[in-house]
Amino acid sequence: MSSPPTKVWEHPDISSTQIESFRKLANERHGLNLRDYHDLWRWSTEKESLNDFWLLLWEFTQVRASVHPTYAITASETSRLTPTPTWFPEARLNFAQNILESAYAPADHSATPVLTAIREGAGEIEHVSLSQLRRRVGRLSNALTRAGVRKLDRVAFVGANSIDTFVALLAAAAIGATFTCCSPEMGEKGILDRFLQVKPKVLFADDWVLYNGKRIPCLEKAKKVAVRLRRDAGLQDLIVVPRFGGDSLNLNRAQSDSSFHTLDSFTAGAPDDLTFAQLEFAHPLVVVYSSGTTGQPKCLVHTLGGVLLKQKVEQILGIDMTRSSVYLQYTTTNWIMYLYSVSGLLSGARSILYDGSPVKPSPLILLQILAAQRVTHFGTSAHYLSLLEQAGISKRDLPAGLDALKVITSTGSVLTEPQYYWVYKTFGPVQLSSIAGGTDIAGAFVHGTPSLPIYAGWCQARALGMKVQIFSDDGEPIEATGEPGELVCTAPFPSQPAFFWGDEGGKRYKAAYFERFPGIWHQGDYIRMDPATQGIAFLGRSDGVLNPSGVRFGSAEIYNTLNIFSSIEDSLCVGQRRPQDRDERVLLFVKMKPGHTLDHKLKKAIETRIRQDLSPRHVPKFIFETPDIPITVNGKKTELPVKKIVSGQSITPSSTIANPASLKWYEQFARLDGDGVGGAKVASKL
Ligand SMILES: CC(=O)CC(=O)SCCNC(=O)CCNC(=O)[C@H](O)C(C)(C)COP(=O)(O)OP(=O)(O)OC[C@H]1O[C@@H](n2cnc3c(N)ncnc32)[C@H](O)[C@@H]1OP(=O)(O)O
Repeated sequence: MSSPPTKVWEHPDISSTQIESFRKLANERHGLNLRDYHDLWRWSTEKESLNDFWLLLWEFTQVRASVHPTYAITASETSRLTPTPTWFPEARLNFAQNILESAYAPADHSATPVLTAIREGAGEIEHVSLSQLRRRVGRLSNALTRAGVRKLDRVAFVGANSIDTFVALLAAAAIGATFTCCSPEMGEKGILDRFLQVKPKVLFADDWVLYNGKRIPCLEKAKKVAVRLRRDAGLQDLIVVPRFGGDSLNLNRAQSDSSFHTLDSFTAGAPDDLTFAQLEFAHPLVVVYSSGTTGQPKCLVHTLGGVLLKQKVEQILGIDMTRSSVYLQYTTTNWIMYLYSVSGLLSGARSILYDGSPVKPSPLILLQILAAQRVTHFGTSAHYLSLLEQAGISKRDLPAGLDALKVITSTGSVLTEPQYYWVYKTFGPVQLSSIAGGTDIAGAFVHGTPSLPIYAGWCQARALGMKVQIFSDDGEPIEATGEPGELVCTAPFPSQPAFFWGDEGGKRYKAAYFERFPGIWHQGDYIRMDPATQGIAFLGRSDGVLNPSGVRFGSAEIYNTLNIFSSIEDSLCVGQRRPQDRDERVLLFVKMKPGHTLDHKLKKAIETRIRQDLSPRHVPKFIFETPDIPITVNGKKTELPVKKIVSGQSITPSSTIANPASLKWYEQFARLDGDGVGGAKVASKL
């Protein structure tokens, strides 16, 4: 990308946007002369003005609180990210109250829908008004209290992106319990690897899921998970949520156990009045999960204030969401984008919860929903946009009614330069913001803004309040040079995780982000900045984390699943994305014990095991037998050099690799085609 970036969009009237009002207010209030987004970004991230920025944001976005703060952070804490600084220590507030009693809420609480749930295929649509939502959250929060759930207890859910999951999150938040969830396609082991660590007091679970036109039963899995959690983690109740109405035969049978409820039996007789516990800013709102190349998934605890402010700044200032916006973020409950979907109401927008495949029964289905619901803000992924393009969708195929669309945000993986041209040719002038960040920060490091133009192939800007810099391998800031390097964050921000659940002494937290460059947040993304526009390009993960179709997970989960195969000595799982590939695919290499080979039967058994234990999305694209796995002199297997080699990059093996000769064998996989056939040696293995 050496030629100057091509401008593809700019806002027709920047003066009408909320970020402009905010910039003017900052100037007025603090006697400043911030002229544009870049000035505002600098002010929002410098240690002298961090406090002023976040405090003004609190006021501007009308945070609802019983005790409002007089400051955001003390001067002595503005220069460090670890241990996590204390933000807004005086404030007392509640996340659910900020959603259900938002200053931006529609005036008519009983008639205007604030939430809409749509099932795959658009067959079933349910609208909920604010009054209805309050009653449902009130009833469930009272039922939880009646069941003995208290502040800081964990409430877990294995469920789809539905109104019931949404209500459970808010009900837990209302009483100060901490919510955590997994999507129903996740396998029993994947769920247990997470929930056994956080020890929920109650577990909600959908009984069925509909995806790709298939109805898949989930009740048996939920019961097995509950039995194990009850035995080993103190689970009290299992509450089954019937997804297709009524009590199925299964539910009635299972109800003979008094700790087994349906949602109706659990809430029966509970009053629907609402009280909101007034909590500290740093109170744990949710636990989310991130897996790496070793160990169990990490349990990241996000605070109520951190999620609240991060979502507000992105939605209100980043993409100009207002009370008249309609927001659909395509997500499962496994991804951090689920928090975006929930948070749509914080800016007064109506949020649409879509549950199912976005491309079944037809690639146009989601676009038809956007048109019918007059969606203004659509959150999606580079992978989805690529599926539409591959399906040959063009402007003339679009359903009427898409003219309400103002913003498309894309995440998960890199939105390529040609994709920008395709989106503009197809959808016309929208703010197409490629955003990137993650589970780690409950939001984005790099975000959109109506204040700046969009250039094809470039994310618009570093997000307000996030002091993103680019470091060379030696830890020197190099963003001004245009050279690629590591994404780091050098100033504290409120949506840092408070801690990792069960991580006594914070060792895992520190190892996850603060060891590569001591004391500096290191994200594991390789990026570069265009010095002229300050746009950011993402070049891929700089660690071994996998990201097929924009769904990010760690190879450790695959390794843990393979433990049961006694004929396998070791394995290595890497992502492959060569310059010509639209998407990353996962390659699994297994080293067999002497006297064993990887045959078709074992391959199928591995695939089935991964599918059942983790999810269908975790199944590798290809599995190969390898003669050797590169390891470091400390005996740790090392993914990164293999990932680079199979992605077509040439590397100089580091001196820390004990068996560098093993790397040569992997070079043939850079020629692997779509059917798994590459060079002669690969073909002979199949
Ligand atoms: C700010 C940030 O930086 C935050 C982030 O990045 S958060 C991460 C964001 N990530 C994304 O948005 C991911 C984007 N990707 C997608 O949405 C999906 O890839 C896609 C829906 C567009 C297309 O999906 P796909 O990969 O082609 O296939 P998909 O439909 O998901 O299915 C894969 C398999 O999982 C199964 N599956 C998926 N969901 C399921 C469910 N709920 N129940 C049961 N099975 C399910 C499917 O049936 C399928 O199984 P088979 O292999 O047996 O057919």
